[in-house]
Amino acid sequence: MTDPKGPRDDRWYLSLMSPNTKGPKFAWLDPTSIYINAVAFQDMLDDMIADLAGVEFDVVGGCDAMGFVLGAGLAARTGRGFLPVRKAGKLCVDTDRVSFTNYSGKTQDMEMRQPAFAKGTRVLLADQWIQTGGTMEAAIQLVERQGGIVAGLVTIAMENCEATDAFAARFPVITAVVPGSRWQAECNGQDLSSFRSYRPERTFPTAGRTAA
Ligand SMILES: O=P(O)(O)OC[C@H]1O[C@H](OP(=O)(O)OP(=O)(O)O)[C@H](O)[C@@H]1O
Repeated sequence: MTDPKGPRDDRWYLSLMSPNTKGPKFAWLDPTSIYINAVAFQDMLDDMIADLAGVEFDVVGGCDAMGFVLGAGLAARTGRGFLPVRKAGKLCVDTDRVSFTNYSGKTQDMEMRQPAFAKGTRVLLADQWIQTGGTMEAAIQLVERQGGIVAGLVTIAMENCEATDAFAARFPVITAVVPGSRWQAECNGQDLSSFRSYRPERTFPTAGRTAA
């Protein structure tokens, strides 16, 4: 049967993302335009859920802060609970803590409540994008230190580097960006050609599906 949304590999919503207008102290990517727009967000979740076929998981873990949006969306759509992996100092319950360094070069701590699950629980980890892998590595360690099994990683874009290649070798990795696509090459170069044609009206909540 033909999918009414068209081919799963068109990933049209990636073209909604806004360029960084604030300079190198900020992240290069901002996927929030996808979250704002109903059609984009639902289409992206549909693609990710289709690609998750065969991945068994009991709960979705999401990285503070924006990984909560994707992680909670996936949890709600797949009927699972959601486990927040938080930047340190926020949780008022017993926690475990891991230090990490992200793309900004800043070292900080990530925390997860303890205990969060029984040993052997399969945790699907979500974050909005993975650049150096520092943030996701901290989340993986927190899950594994409690005896959890990382069932897979889900993210909009994962840049290719040694650390992320190692993730792909260890876990199923589901990305909105199709590996090997021109979107992947553009993410690796931290510059999307669609930035040049960015139009905020396309991202507004009720704007319809438009081609890349
Ligand atoms: O692979 P890495 O180099 O670790 O970078 C990726 C992480 O950085 C961004 O979050 P950020 O820490 O900027 O916080 P936010 O989610 O609150 O925007 C992004 O959402 C990932 O969590």
